[in-house]
Amino acid sequence: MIAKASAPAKTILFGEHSVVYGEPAIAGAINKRAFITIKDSEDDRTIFRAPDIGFEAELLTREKKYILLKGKPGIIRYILEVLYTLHDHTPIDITLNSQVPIGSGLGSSAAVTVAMLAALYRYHNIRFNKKSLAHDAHMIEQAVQGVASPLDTLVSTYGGLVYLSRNKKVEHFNVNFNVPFVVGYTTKHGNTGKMVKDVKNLKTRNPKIINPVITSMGNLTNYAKQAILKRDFNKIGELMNINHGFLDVIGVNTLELSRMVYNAREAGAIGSKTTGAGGGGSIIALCPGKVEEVAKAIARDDNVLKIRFTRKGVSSRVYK
Ligand SMILES: Nc1ncnc2c1ncn2[C@@H]1O[C@H](COP(=O)(O)OP(=O)(O)O)[C@@H](O)[C@H]1O
Ligand SMILES: C[C@@](O)(CCOP(=O)(O)O)CC(=O)O
Ligand SMILES: [Mg+2]
Repeated sequence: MIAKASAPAKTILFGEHSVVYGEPAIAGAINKRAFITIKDSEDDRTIFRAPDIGFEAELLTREKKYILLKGKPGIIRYILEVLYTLHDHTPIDITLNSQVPIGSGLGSSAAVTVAMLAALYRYHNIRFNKKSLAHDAHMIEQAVQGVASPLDTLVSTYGGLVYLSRNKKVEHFNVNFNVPFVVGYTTKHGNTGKMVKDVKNLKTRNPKIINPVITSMGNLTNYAKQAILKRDFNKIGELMNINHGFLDVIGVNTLELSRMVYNAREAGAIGSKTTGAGGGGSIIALCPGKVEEVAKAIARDDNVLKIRFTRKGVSSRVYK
């Protein structure tokens, strides 16, 4: 039997990090996906392969351990956690193919987790729906990262543009968001678990300064929601720039992220900000009428990813 699933990556427009403290956030699924294939094993071993990142490991699912055969570890922890939680330990072959730059703030961890869960549910013929899948995927991210908001796994599951409110209500924007965005990314990676921990420590050391910043990030997100509904691009851009400033305040900005953010603005972007956990990774720039100019300016020093928002969330199939 072969079970296959795929899930989209995402970009956070507003509210990364503050969302971890219950503030609202807005994120959209993008047309870059992670694909998982699960097959019956041909020998007695469970093997995980990710050819795009040159990774291969034998998994000892009972012990939640692995024997590294190729590449550097990291993403494997999400796969192992899913198997440890759900799998009956029969030997299987797992392949990850991904269009998503890994560890770059575009939610590869959530896309991989959601696709892995969906494929495994299919493999075991377990019924699931998007609500239960998003919940389970969030639990996996939380177990691996220590702290995680439900945002990335929600977007990877449902697709589309999502607003997550202060009381964790999910709203799906019903607007045409075919808007000219450019994503820039560096080859220097952050690690979400570490970045979230660093922000928490900064907040604990300086509560009177950082707590109001986190609240302001939430307030800004609520203004952004209104601006998106009105398709007021200038306002969206202005709020993105403010959001970037707040991300700098909480310590997740880097030289490379700043370089991309300001290169984009100089080339005509009306808003640009770090997206995702920071510490390396990606920026997103809103640039109506200036896509080529902005892409060229970012590409001078860093990498450009052309993205579109997509309504397509998780998808899965089984072949007998
Ligand atoms: N080359 C790589 N091979 C395997 N795992 C990697 C590699 N680069 C990064 N990772 C891991 O992938 C995961 C990426 O998740 P995360 O830090 O949440 O970033 P994102 O979700 O934005 O891609 C981390 O666990 C990181 O250790
Ligand atoms: C920093 C955070 O808000 C987003 C992290 O996104 P990513 O893993 O960097 O793609 C953490 C979270 O929401 O769990
Ligand atoms: Mg992640």
